[in-house]
Amino acid sequence: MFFGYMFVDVMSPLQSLVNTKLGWSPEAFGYYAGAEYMLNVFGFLILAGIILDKMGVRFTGTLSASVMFIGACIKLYAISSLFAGSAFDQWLSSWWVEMPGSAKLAAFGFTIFGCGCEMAGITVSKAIAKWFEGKEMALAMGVEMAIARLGVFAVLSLSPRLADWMGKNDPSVVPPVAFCTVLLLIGLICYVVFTFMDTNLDKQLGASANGEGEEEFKLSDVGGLFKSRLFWIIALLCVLYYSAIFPFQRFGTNMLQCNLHISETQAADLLRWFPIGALCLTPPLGYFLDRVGRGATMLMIGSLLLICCHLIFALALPAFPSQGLALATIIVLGISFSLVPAALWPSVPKVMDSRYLGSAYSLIFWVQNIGLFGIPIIFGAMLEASNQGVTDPTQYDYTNPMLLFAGLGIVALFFAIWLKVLDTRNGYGLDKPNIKSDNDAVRLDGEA
Ligand SMILES: C[C@H](NC(=O)[C@@H](N)CCCCN)C(=O)O
Repeated sequence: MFFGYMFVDVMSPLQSLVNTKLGWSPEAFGYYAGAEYMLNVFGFLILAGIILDKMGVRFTGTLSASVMFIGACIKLYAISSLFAGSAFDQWLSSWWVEMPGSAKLAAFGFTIFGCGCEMAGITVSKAIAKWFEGKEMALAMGVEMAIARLGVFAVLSLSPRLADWMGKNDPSVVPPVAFCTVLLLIGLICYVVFTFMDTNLDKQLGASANGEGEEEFKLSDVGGLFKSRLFWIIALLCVLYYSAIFPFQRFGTNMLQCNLHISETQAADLLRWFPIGALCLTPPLGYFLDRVGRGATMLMIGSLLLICCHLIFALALPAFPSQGLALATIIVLGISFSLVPAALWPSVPKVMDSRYLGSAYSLIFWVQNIGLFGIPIIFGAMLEASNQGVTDPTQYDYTNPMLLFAGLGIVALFFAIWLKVLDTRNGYGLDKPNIKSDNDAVRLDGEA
């Protein structure tokens, strides 16, 4: 997940370089950013849930790491000089001309990568929920997310510097993407080694080699989940919250650059404190949740902080372009980004029967992916519409698109409050600690 999250955001701090070097407009960048989730939205994630439940963690992990690597190679080729000017490039550039050939092919590669990355995400979530059931599950999920955030921090730090590899006068998008592609190959090799070690351990313990696929995915479970009000509240909270987080990560560098009139590297250096805040706080919050609880309350506070931060970015930062204000807001956003994920993902096994868990995670990811796919496109289009005639990518006005993020936060807060009210009324146990032998939480199959 560390290398995967690095690859996801490798181009995020390079938006203006991509604009000048590859000719991608903000709208094209938005389409590219949303492409990560496209096939997932059109059903791949549901298939991934089936594969996970049928084939188990070892197979699905190896498959997802391979798919991520293949997608990365396609994207690397798309932005390289091998592709630029080729007959394939000319053909791809000849239709839907707003989207250059390199952007189309990179978006295709990112789509393939996104299938692998989300498949890896549900594999990891299910494995942790199973391995740590009744134990330090929130802490384990918190540590996993912290490692992923460390990847984002690392890439925001490295990417602009790697882009200057050949000298500041001739920056290029290729070195950072090539570097992260190699890391994905290393990740794939590591996972293959893990599967051999895990199989050997099973043999030593005398466990059945196929013992991991015992929780069969049933299509009827999907129907059951879709009919559940609780599922929809969690899924909608998830999609609204994350749609104001991950797309922000992608556009944030340029937003800071435009508002603060600083270089791309300086802006990325500011933004990298966002995942660092989440990195430091998510594991302790998971520890707190395991022992004390308050998950539903954390979801509400996290959503409220999100709204405040995006309102500051939209309205206060353009009026008071201070790096101190930007940094403080980024750190508070990092706190929000710890509270919500730390509470959200461990809440799922609390309210959904373990028989549904693989499908529940894949369906929540699926609903979430619809937002992660659509919002960057809408954001890019709003940015373009708000900046008609602006040709310098460091001079964009980000007010309206940032208000979109704040609006998403307001609706997310509504769902967080609703969840808290239902939890208080029906006793799902969301505010209770995870470590508990006789959890009296009401699960979905007990929901009226
Ligand atoms: C655990 C959670 N992951 C997700 O929500 C993923 N579906 C989306 C990851 C986006 C990067 N590909 C998280 O990271 O908090």
